[in-house]
Amino acid sequence: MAEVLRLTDVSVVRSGNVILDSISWTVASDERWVILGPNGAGKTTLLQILSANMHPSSGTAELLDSTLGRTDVFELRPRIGFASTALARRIPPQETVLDSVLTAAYSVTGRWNEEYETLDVRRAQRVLHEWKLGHLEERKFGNLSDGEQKRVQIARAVMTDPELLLLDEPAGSLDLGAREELLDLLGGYASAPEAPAMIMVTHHVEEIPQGFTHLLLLRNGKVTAAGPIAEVLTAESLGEAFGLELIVTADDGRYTARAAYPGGVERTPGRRSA
Ligand SMILES: Nc1ncnc2c1ncn2[C@@H]1O[C@H](COP(=O)(O)OP(=O)(O)OP(=O)(O)O)[C@@H](O)[C@H]1O
Repeated sequence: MAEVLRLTDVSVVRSGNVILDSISWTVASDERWVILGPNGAGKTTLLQILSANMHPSSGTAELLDSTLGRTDVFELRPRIGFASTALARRIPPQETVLDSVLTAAYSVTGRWNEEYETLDVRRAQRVLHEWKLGHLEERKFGNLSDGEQKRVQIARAVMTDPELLLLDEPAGSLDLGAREELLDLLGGYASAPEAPAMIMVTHHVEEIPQGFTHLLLLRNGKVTAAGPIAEVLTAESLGEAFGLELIVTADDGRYTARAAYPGGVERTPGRRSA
């Protein structure tokens, strides 16, 4: 399978803090990765590199067929779908659901004077239908529930048929029903052979959809484990990443984790200086 990304010794240093520390990692086009790690582990920073919004301080980041620092990021970014709450905040609340997705064709948020082809409109409608939003296309984005807004973010990210899809906490803040509905849709999408390579950041193993294949664990900017989920998602490796003794259970491709000794939480050590 083709490689969609290769990081070699990637580090990010900001204000003397090592935020990402010598990360080496490859992702193939048929892999669906989950990135898990505690608050401050460096997940958002890593997504900034993967979405070509940040360059490493050192090391090499190859995305699709380009190397960051030696390529025009404005050509690269449209090939990478990115769904995040931060991006969704830029969608005007008065925008219709259809336009919220359609405007991804021009990499803008907020419809202005752009001319969209019928082909684009049909594609946006098809994508909305796939993400169970077809009945809401005329509704205003700002009036949607959290679960619906999360699905619009993803629909927008897949509108341009990306080669790499990044999802930043897609199930964060959702209630149980909305979470399960989203995980079901994400799992179905991830299982389709024509789906792009996917990388999803989450804080919770309960939010890993079926159909995801690989897991990368981060702690203090370092990869503590990476590989197929069945091998990496153990109480030992998850416990090492979160600094806790854990009990992990797996059932039919879904996972749960809880502290082995509630209250006996080892605090994450302080960040190192560069
Ligand atoms: N520009 C910056 N200058 C200094 N420190 C920074 C900068 N950006 C991020 N950090 C620090 O780097 C660490 C990693 O941040 P990052 O947001 O990538 O972590 P995260 O894993 O996404 O955290 P969370 O799960 O809380 O969202 C944090 O301690 C953060 O305070």
